[in-house]
Amino acid sequence: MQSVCRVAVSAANYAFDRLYDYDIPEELRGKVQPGVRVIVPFGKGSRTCEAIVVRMGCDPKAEYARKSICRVLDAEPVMDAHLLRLAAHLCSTLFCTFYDCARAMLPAGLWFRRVERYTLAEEIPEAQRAQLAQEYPALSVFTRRKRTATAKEIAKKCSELPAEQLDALCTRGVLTFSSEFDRRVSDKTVTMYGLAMPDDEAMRLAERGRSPVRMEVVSALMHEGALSRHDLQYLSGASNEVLRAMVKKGMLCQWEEEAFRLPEQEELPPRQDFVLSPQQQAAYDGMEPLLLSGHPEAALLFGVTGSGKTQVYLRLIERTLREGRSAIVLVPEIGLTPQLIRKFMAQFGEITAVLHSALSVGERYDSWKRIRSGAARVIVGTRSAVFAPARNLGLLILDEEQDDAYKSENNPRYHARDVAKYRAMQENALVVFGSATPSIETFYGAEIGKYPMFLLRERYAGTQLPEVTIADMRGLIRQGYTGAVGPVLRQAIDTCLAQGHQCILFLNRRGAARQVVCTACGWTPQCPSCSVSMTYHSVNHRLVCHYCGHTEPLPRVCPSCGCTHLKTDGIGTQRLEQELHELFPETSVLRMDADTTATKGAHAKLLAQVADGKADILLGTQMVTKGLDFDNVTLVGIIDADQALFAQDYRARERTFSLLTQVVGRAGRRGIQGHAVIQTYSPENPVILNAARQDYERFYEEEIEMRRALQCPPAAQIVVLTASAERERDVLEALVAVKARLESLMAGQFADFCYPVLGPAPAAVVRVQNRYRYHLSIRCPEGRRRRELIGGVLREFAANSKFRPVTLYADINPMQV
Ligand SMILES: Nc1ncnc2c1ncn2[C@@H]1O[C@H](COP(=O)(O)OP(=O)(O)OP(=O)(O)O)[C@@H](O)[C@H]1O
Ligand SMILES: [Zn+2]
Repeated sequence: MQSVCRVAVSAANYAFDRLYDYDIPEELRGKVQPGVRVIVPFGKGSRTCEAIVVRMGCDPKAEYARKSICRVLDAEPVMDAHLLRLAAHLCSTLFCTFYDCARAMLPAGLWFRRVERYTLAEEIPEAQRAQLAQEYPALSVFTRRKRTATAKEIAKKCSELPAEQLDALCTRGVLTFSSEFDRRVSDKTVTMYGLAMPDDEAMRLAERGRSPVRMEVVSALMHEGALSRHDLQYLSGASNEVLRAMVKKGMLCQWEEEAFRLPEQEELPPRQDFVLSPQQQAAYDGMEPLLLSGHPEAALLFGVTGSGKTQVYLRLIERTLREGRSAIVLVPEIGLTPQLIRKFMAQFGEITAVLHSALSVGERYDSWKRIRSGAARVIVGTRSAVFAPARNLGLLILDEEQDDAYKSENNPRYHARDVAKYRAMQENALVVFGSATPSIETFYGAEIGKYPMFLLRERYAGTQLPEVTIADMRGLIRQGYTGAVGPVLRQAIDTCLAQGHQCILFLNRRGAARQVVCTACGWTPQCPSCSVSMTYHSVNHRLVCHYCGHTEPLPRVCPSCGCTHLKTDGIGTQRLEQELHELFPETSVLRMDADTTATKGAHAKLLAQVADGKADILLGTQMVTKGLDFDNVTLVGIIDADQALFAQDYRARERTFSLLTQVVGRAGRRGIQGHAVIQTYSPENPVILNAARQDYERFYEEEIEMRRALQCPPAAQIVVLTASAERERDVLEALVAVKARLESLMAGQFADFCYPVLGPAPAAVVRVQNRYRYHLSIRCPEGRRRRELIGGVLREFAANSKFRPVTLYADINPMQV
């Protein structure tokens, strides 16, 4: 039996991340195998930390004295050989640690957390503690009643962990130290608040204290009865301290509530037998041999909106199951596609597992275990479900494969599309990219013959694509139109409603109004910690920063000039809702945005109301653009198509085209001819024109030219190195040093891999949460040399104490440059 193994250690930072060899003590020999997690001593002080066994055996060249594994955490592996290899591949291509990948791949419920506790010795009386606290300020954390504190609490109170003091106190016997591993149980409950006294009494108390924030808290709770901490803070702007003080004063009571109930056992629609249309059948027939080939395969299913891509997926999955293999279906956002999920659940029943972030940690952990055991073989989920431990994986499907949600913006910064391709390659599976508007990268791949493309050119059952009208909004203000709904759209809504049909209106913003401007001096409110202006929300009359969540009340007068005419500029969903009520007083309007769907299940409820015909107009943000499939919706209105078009990055056109095509595609999906109105201030813009024609191929031709000219993906790959720190100067100095280092390496050792380094340039929003962000960018191809060069420079950086205040990371082809 093997007596040594190689592990990846959780405590290793990027500079020291590699496999380390450990001895396996006699009594643990049967239990240690690749993929199980263990506890090992690590680093100078040999503090214990978690690690994962990557392989058995050792590196014969290793020159350090091996330490021994302390404990084994798992009875069976949490990662199989495929997933271990995937993690190793990701950490080398994405420039992160092995553990960063492992954390992304495994469910949160699996993580153990080490809790270090210090306890005041029994025999130390209070007087002595107080006296010692003068010499050892760390002791002030303890009191007569509080005799135990975690290292985290102490670090928080003392602004950093006073390790020397604590060690000395332990040596003197004043404190005792203990360390144990707890199974993490976060996320399961939310803190709820209610008034602990009669309404009027609470209000009187708050008024007496002359505290506007407390009055806001009381009035919010008077309206709502009880609120979660998140909602209460959103409505009142109260900080944690305020709430705590109010609880202490007896004004509020606080309790914990289950954050999410078990997934609702709603009744599923009965399983439907369906026959594929000839074009669906042709697409299926093309892909079936790929599925059965036993080799890695990839295919693009390019089908117009409403062409019935879902039915093709269902058939492919059935076939996969018959082969005894499993399938993973990825969707951009579960919340947005409840209809799609129901179809899968109805078709495959209890062998379906759903994985997404709105499930509680426990629920996700349970799903994960069902998948690992092989009980669940159809996995539907969002981005991270691409890591599901599916048994004998045969098929991976990415629906709406162009969606930005498939790219992770946090470490590890992976793209689900690349991970899916890698898994397909390792496990001899088929990966299908489905979309009505494929990403330029994927379509390019099909064009150059990397993978076959299957077309669904027509909607199911011969339904026509909607007719699209472009409504030119220029000059309307001069004619006296001030609202968001122009005359063309208004006329179309009138007609649609008169015929008893429903319509969907799309507005790419949330909040009642976008921006506040002082009409006298031009002042706009800025977030105190980010370099962006704040947005006004009319439900709570507050300004909100959409980057960090900071909120404050809308001032009555302009803080800069004192004038009282603050204009709330622009249109948001709430303002539009009001306008619709005024224009169409008899009509029922439903609004769907981040605010009306904040509570669990709200989204599905709103959609059910539309399906039941209880709403005539559904108005909303992004959320109404995807996946919706309603019989009676014949009109789609796009309030402001230009919104995303002029963003400063190379994907803005693609995003706009895809968004417009998707929204337009919600109209007229059942026999009745649909209609769409696109309101725009740039009616001649080619992106808008192509979207109106729903001509993806023409859009693609123009866009790929542009990408070639700009040297952007897929014509070139972009590596972006982003640095951030509290002081702007630190960031710039660090990047200048990194740039110089890259350039000198490319002049010497990497002369074969020499590309221009651009920057430092400010990020789109320079300051977020008080940190400045700048980046360097390099257009260079993927490969071993790139991994060596970038990885090496990042490693040097992480090891250099001079740059400690600066964080630096690499992102490959980020969604926004
Ligand atoms: N073979 C079939 N038999 C019966 N109904 C079908 C069939 N194919 C498609 N449909 C119906 O046609 C409608 C559109 O199909 P689906 O939602 O799968 O389209 P889609 O290609 O995913 O569209 P989008 O990209 O717009 O979401 C659905 O209501 C679906 O039930
Ligand atoms: Zn902010």
